[in-house]
Amino acid sequence: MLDFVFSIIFASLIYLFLKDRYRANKNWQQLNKWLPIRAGWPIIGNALEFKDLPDYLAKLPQMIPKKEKVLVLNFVGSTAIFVTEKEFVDFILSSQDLLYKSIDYKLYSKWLGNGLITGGGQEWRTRRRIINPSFNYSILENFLEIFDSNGKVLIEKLKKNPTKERIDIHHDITLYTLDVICEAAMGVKVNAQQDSDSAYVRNVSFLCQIGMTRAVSIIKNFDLLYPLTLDFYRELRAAKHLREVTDSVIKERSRWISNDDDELTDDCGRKKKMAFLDHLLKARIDGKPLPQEWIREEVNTFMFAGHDTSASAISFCLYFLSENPEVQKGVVEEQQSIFSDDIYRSSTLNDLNMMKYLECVIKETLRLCPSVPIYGRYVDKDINYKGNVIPKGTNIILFPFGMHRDEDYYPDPEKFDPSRFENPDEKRPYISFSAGPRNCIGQKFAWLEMKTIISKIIRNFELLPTNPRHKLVYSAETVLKSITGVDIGLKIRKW
Ligand code: HEM
Repeated sequence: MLDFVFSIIFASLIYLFLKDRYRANKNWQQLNKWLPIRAGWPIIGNALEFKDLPDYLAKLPQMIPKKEKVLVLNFVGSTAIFVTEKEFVDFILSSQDLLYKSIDYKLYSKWLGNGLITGGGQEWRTRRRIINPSFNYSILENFLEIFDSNGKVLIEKLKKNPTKERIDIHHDITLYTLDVICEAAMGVKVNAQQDSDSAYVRNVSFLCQIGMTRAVSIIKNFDLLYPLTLDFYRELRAAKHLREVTDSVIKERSRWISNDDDELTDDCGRKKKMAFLDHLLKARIDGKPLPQEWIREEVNTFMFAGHDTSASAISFCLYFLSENPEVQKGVVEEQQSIFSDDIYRSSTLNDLNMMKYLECVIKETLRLCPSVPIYGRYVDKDINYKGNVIPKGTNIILFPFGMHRDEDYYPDPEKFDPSRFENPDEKRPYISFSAGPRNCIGQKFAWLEMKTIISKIIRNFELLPTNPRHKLVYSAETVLKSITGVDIGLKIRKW
């Protein structure tokens, strides 16, 4: 009897495998009719060509044909179209039919569930509609105080550090952005800058990396084999811990929320700032509160999407400023014109809006170093593009890191040149925050945070190149990093 059951299971697995292979092969043939395809090995396809992370950021732009700017690759049976052609990218990002994420996003599902980043389809639409109003400027303005107070902690810390000729600024900035997002998303201070070794901080940083660790490991990538590794249990434990923390914060904050109460007060009767969580707790669908699971998943999604991304952008921006004294001079002059009466005061929303040159500098940073260097969509039904079919089951990969380095779009692409963005009428492809219905919901928040902290740092310190000069070596973890760190020199600025 047992033999019979095993035979049935085995036969079913073979059937599913062959069915999947048949579909993958059919998709492959269909795309071969109109798109350039890169030949690979049987079964594993092009997977071996991408086994080294830093390598693949450099390799991909060389593989994608310069003229067509499109390439089809195959990873163990899953077909992926890499697109850097402007019109095609616009079509994909603006499509209302391409709302699902590519298959690699499932690697984050233990922590993020069906939150905005990982979810798709109709449920995603409902969630996005409910969450959108929480990112209005009138609400975001309340967070300026959070950017500023945590910024003060960072400045004090940097002033204490005696080794300022070379400091890997990325580490300190990541702790700063983590403090900011915890306070903004949950209304809770985790004091990561003072206690970077707390279980909460360690677990967040582990879960931010686990997706990419799995993506490049043959064993960890397969759901059936993953439980044989230690990381599987570490991931379960970390996700459970963060779930418990988020749930207990949700419980505590729910007690303060009443439907018609806009201002909250703390135990001492002081006004409390509304966190993103509070807006979710107050939201209603057909008069009913959101399910607790949704609220937890969205809070965790903000934690994931909202700190590593900003930390990467801020750190690379400080690096480029340290390497380009002329650009730094321009930023300092702008700061002086805004803060001349009181150079160390906190930024207001009006000040931040006036930082136009700094905006160009950050845009240029995100052109060369898009925090999310690669992201994807899953085609859940056949799509027609200019009379050709993109078949169901295909993944479409957008690659801002490569697209923004294409000299047809950006002449002399490796040059750091913020003046590229001085003329707003000049429209060049720019997808650092994605675009269309699934664009970054947190971009206004990120802009305010980035400007606040870079402004504060530049008013307190001169940023200097290191000796010998530091070389960035880009690595596409989920968020763009440099495996050599982001080293700069710091000297107290004299005004
Ligand atoms: C410099 C900082 C940031 C950059 C460059 C950035 C970039 C992006 C990109 C490229 C996407 C699309 C990813 C994809 O299609 O898979 C995205 C989505 C998203 N981002 Fe950001 N992001 C930043 C900061 C933030 C912040 C601060 C938050 C939250 C406070 C945030 C929350 C989100 C969410 C929730 C999504 C998913 C939106 C959806 O699909 O509906 N991001 N971001």
